[in-house]
Amino acid sequence: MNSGFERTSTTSFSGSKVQVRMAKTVFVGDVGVGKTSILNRFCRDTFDDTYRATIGVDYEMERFWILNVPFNLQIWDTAGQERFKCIAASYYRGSNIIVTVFDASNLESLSTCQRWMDDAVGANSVVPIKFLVATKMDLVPQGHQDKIHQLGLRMANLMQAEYWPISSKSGENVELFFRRMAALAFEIGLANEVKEGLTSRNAQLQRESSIVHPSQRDSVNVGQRTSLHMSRCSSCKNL
Ligand SMILES: Nc1nc2c(ncn2[C@@H]2O[C@H](COP(=O)(O)OP(=O)(O)OP(=O)(O)O)[C@@H](O)[C@H]2O)c(=O)[nH]1
Repeated sequence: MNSGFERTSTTSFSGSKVQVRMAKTVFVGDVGVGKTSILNRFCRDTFDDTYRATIGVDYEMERFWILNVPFNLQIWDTAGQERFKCIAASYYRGSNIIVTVFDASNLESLSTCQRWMDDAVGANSVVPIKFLVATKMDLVPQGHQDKIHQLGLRMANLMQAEYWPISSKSGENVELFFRRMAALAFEIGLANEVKEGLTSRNAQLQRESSIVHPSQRDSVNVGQRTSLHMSRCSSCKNL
């Protein structure tokens, strides 16, 4: 079972080495919608008006501290250009979070979001956490922003995703959005870890309960109710 967390890197924490939990995030969406700019704003606090197409995929790693626990977001920025689709799609597997981005000043890019999301989700055996991001909000006139939110929310509902309007140029909501991603991934991953722990503990108890002392064999099968106490081997102490 997949807890949702990988633990590949270590960090020094209060003088001792601890393994750092990590979630994989993939950004998808049409060409030029602003995926790379979101990462540039968050990771480097920069913004560039010049468009440079992503070739295949780019990668960033960001460290968060949640309740004093280190947590890494591994972030994959994929190319929107059709010719890179195959390369980009090979990075969808094993995602904890999928972020589908559209350009709020070009609603054509909203119409393709469902397809981007479906493709990325389809590559995963466990459904990832889903976000729909409307970026370039600074280009949308004030009087038109409510309309964008309505359309964005409707699409997000269809996708069962969380909707976030942001601007990489002004920085609006960018930091909050990343904190939300990290917090949600951390919370869900931790809940899965607890569930996994309980499942393996139950399996262990079941295995232990199937160790039957010969003298107790007759007394163990009472219909469907197999008592842990009865079936425990008497030579196994402190279980
Ligand atoms: N005004 C404004 N322009 C933006 C914003 N975000 C991105 N842009 C511009 O939009 C263009 C495309 O941005 P990118 O971040 O490169 O788009 P992308 O989705 O990574 O593009 P691909 O790599 O081709 O998939 C660039 O010229 C950016 O400067 C924004 O929030 N506001």
